[in-house]
Amino acid sequence: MVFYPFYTDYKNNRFLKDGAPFQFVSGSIHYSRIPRFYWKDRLLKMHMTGLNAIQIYVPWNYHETVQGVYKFSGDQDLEHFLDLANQTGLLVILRPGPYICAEWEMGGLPAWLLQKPNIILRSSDPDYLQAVSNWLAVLLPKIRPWLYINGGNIISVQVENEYGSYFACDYNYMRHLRTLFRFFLGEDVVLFTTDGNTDREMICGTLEGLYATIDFGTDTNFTTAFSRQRRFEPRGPLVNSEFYTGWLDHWGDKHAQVDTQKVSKMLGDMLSMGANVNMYMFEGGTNFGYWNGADHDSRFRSVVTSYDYNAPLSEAGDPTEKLLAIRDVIKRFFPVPEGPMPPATPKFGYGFVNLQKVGNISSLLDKLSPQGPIKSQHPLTFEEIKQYYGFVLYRTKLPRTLAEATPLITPLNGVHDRAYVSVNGVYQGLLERDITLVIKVMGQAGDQLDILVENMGRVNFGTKINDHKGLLGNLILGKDVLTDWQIYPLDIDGAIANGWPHSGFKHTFPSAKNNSSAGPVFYMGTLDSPGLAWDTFLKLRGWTKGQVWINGVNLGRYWPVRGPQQTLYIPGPLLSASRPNNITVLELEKAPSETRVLFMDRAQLNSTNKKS
Ligand SMILES: CCCC/N=C1\SC[C@@H]2[C@H](O)[C@H](O)[C@@H](O)CN12
Repeated sequence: MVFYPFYTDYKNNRFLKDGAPFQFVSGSIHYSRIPRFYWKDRLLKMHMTGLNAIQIYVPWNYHETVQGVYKFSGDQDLEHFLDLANQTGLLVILRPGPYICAEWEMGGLPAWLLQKPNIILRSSDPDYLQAVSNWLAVLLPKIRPWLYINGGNIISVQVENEYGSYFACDYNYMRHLRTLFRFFLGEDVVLFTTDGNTDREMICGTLEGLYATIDFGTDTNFTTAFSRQRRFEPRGPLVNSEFYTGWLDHWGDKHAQVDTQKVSKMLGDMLSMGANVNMYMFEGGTNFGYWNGADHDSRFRSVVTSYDYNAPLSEAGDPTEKLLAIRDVIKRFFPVPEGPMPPATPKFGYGFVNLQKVGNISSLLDKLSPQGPIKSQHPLTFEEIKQYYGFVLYRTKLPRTLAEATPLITPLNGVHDRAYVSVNGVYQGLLERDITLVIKVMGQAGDQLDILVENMGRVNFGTKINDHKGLLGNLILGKDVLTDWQIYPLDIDGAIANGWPHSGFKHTFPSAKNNSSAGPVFYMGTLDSPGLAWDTFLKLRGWTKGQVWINGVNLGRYWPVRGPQQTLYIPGPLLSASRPNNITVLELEKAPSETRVLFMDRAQLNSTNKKS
């Protein structure tokens, strides 16, 4: 009898690995949400929990942020991550998409796809399929040597992601993907799909030749769910590809928590019936930079910076009670490695650091937009000017004197996502997608109208993933359509990575009349460590909303007035134990009178109280 290294034994409803029955107990971990230096730490804790596999996504936009420019080194070094997993005795369930959802920016799809007007994402749209084929022709050959059947540790590969939940239900698209995956990975690797627990999802998301699996959490009757899987796979192993151990947070939500007892009880029940289970998430990590996604059901809701997910390993990689309970369950079915669970990494509260004003964006354009503005009669989107993330400044002149407060309107809800409005550097207020479509401004004819637009993360699920950013249409001021725009792409991250504002720049804060603490203003400071570089958590009590960089690394967004997240996680190795640590804050709305921040030794992720 020929033993394939890893395959689906339909006769006995199980997987076989090296000829022996195999049941996976796996956990999701996202390497794109954990700095490289902590990958081994997290993987070792997952191994010590008794997991025999991990499940990972490959975010296309993380590796091809700019079309045709591929990144597979440093924090993008996928093969190094696979190797560390292999060294740690962990098999891998790979989910390369090309769409991945994951509360990740545009579900992992690169924003440059939107430069094709009216492209139909996740379909057999020729422009989309061409881009997908080009990407997979780069990625999948890198994956092939890592397949278990070729001596590596990847036991199975998912095609697309919950495709059945998408409106298109385009079988030709899924057939195209199946052809590409088979062409590059061979005929013997186990390919599968994952869909939600409804008939429509399983009908539109599954395809012959791809093993159909299902996902559900503790609020679902697992017998019912697995019987639905059986209707699509009458033979073969039972698989829950995403057993939700927790859930995600949007800004303004109450912090999501899933009961440990429910998780461990249902895990035990599923394992005892021989099902294969992957826990989503096991280690969530952080949406550093601008990588968070968003949802758009009744309205646009951006996902917070922390992807703690109330998971068994915390955002900072600390083992939780939930992990210990899960390990106790796993012990009933599998051998769990002997020895202690690796401890939480040390945390330190460095205390308060005072910050000083650097300047508002309109006074710093020489640094932040050195190539100068793009001139256009009407506003252009982020994608049209080929800037995909972060912030763009839109500038024009008031066409007439506004002796009284006059409405500034986005008639088609065209601000994506937040616009901070100033006249001659004086902050007037903000327009917010789906929430605030008009504000009032005043000024003289010819005054400078500055509108800073923030991309809060592209929608990652549902019909609105074609999520263009910027000013998507004209703005109307009183009875005038505003025209003659100067549009400044802002490379804030590039300027900060090159040392601004800490090294060598003279800070010229504009005249006193602009010395308001309202509106988009940069602040800077330095943290002097007492000789250690330990994990810490940054709390911006009294600040409103903005972005933080430390030693040139973009830590993500803060928004304490919305919550529930109140602190930003700072991995210790980003800090220097001996040199000053450069802090840069972009406060978008209003800073406190005392402009200081606090480095704490613990996270605060569950407080929507503005005073917290
Ligand atoms: C009711 C909406 C279901 C959308 N699916 C979700 S929300 C959290 C998780 C992650 O996004 C994951 O990437 C999805 O596959 C499944 N899922």
